[in-house]
Amino acid sequence: MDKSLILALDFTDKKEVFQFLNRFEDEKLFVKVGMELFYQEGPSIIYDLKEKGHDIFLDLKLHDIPNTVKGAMKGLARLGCDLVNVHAAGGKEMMEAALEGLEAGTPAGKNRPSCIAVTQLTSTSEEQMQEEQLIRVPMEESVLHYAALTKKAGLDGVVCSTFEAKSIRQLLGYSFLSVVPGIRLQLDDIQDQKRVATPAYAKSEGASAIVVGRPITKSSNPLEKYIEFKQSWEGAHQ
Ligand SMILES: O=C(O)c1cc(=O)[nH]c(=O)n1[C@@H]1O[C@H](COP(=O)(O)O)[C@@H](O)[C@H]1O
Repeated sequence: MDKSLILALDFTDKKEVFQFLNRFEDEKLFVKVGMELFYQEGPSIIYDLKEKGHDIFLDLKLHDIPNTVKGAMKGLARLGCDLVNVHAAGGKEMMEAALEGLEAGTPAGKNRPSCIAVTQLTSTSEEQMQEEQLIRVPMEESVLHYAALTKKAGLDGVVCSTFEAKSIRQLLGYSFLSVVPGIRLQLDDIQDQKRVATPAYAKSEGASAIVVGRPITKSSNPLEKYIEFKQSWEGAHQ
């Protein structure tokens, strides 16, 4: 991936987003638009961010019957985002339909957005997964199972935690993306995240990219904090 620190713009509206981004001046970022922002602002937020030259991960985590996901992805492909996602728990047929939709919706001469699948949310602990989802295997086994299924469906990679990134790379190869949220510096509050690591550790475990939100967006000095995260990531080896 070109830029490997993805900044989660979990804001309520466009005004807040652009006030926040003003601090970064002309830097071209890789930003993530999630449900909170997209459900308020709709496609126009994607067009506006694109116009400023940012790369965009549209994180709507689709999970529905294959036909519905295919139709939704066809529309999302037309927006011009770079990366989209689904839940791997929707199954192989649903993930294949997502790709078909993306291919059908991508305008001629443009690249299809990359598509990744969420394996187990980084806000889920192994204990919660076992008790609430009745998945009676270790977290790593569940994540690897979903990652292998995602690759079989032809998608480009997964969302996982730092703790599974190395095994995914060993099992599924270097070109299969592992996008890793749940990223914090040593003293940061982990909030609702459960499987958390530093940027440097995520990189050393083989993550392709990291996703960071609140530690930067809620900081009193977002630009300084962004640079700290970037330095931690860039200073580590894979
Ligand atoms: O798909 C995601 O981006 C995602 C998957 C996951 O397992 N965990 C996770 O935290 N995310 C997203 O990554 C971002 C993390 O935000 P912070 O916890 O504020 O750094 C949020 O926007 C989440 O929606």
